[in-house]
Amino acid sequence: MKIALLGYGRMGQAIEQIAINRGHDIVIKTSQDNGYNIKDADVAIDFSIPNAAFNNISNCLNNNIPVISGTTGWLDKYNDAVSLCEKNKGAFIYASNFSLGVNIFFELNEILAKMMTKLEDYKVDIEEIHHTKKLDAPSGTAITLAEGVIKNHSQYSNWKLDESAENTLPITAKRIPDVPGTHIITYKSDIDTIKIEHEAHSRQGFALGAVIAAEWIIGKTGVFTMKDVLSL
Ligand SMILES: NC(=O)C1=CN([C@@H]2O[C@H](COP(=O)(O)OP(=O)(O)OC[C@H]3O[C@@H](n4cnc5c(N)ncnc54)[C@H](O)[C@@H]3O)[C@@H](O)[C@H]2O)C=CC1
Ligand SMILES: O=C(O)C1=N[C@H](C(=O)O)C[C@H](O)C1
Repeated sequence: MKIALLGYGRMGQAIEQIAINRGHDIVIKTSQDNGYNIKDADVAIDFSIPNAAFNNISNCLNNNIPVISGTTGWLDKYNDAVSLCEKNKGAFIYASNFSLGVNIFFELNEILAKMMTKLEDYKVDIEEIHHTKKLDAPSGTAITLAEGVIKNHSQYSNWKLDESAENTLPITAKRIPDVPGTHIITYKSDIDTIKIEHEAHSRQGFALGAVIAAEWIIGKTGVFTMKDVLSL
């Protein structure tokens, strides 16, 4: 499979290693939005920056190249990407987190929220910890987790960063050098605390998941999620 890496930073480089080990060719690796022909690739993987992701994805969809995006912080334009994909009969996957472990954690989070919804004495909060080079806060993963709680728990209807109020699920974002990504969901009452936590030990899980998604999307048409890829 001929892969274009749109964004050749920490994640682009981790994906390159895994893709080569799985027998793929990297035909484009770029940290710019021009100077290459996307049609040289069978599939594109975008791990760039919030301001660039939508243009990169649009360029792929306008040239009929299936595209995987892991870039976070651009989701105000997600519905436009979905519409463009549908209009062009293209193929597109966005995931806030491509690791298998986190996608299992997403499911666990929803089950726990369902179990806790009637237990009014427990208050929920989400904490995410990432390296100091991260551009966005809260993390895309923390937003997906918050949406998973809100969908399943009657006490919460929205989330806010660093703010706790009635019906609002608070998210705290910490930045500590070299942390690849940790997410903790806490249910706390006067009596006890229940916590679930996912801690990434490296970027390998994110990168492997992105390559698996790229392998999976070839030949398909539509807008998909990692739940489709992993059959969860
Ligand atoms: N969904 C997931 O599983 C994961 C998502 N991420 C997200 O992926 C993104 C990238 O993360 P990192 O690789 O750690 O960041 P990074 O800062 O190391 O790499 C981003 C690269 O994109 C480049 N870039 C800037 N403008 C560009 C453009 N127009 N086209 C292509 N590339 C451009 C930058 O120069 C940089 O080299 C972030 O949004 C991060 O939150 C990170 C890890 C896992
Ligand atoms: O920027 C990162 O590094 C990460 N970003 C993603 C996010 O915002 O959730 C996924 C992962 O936690 C690492």
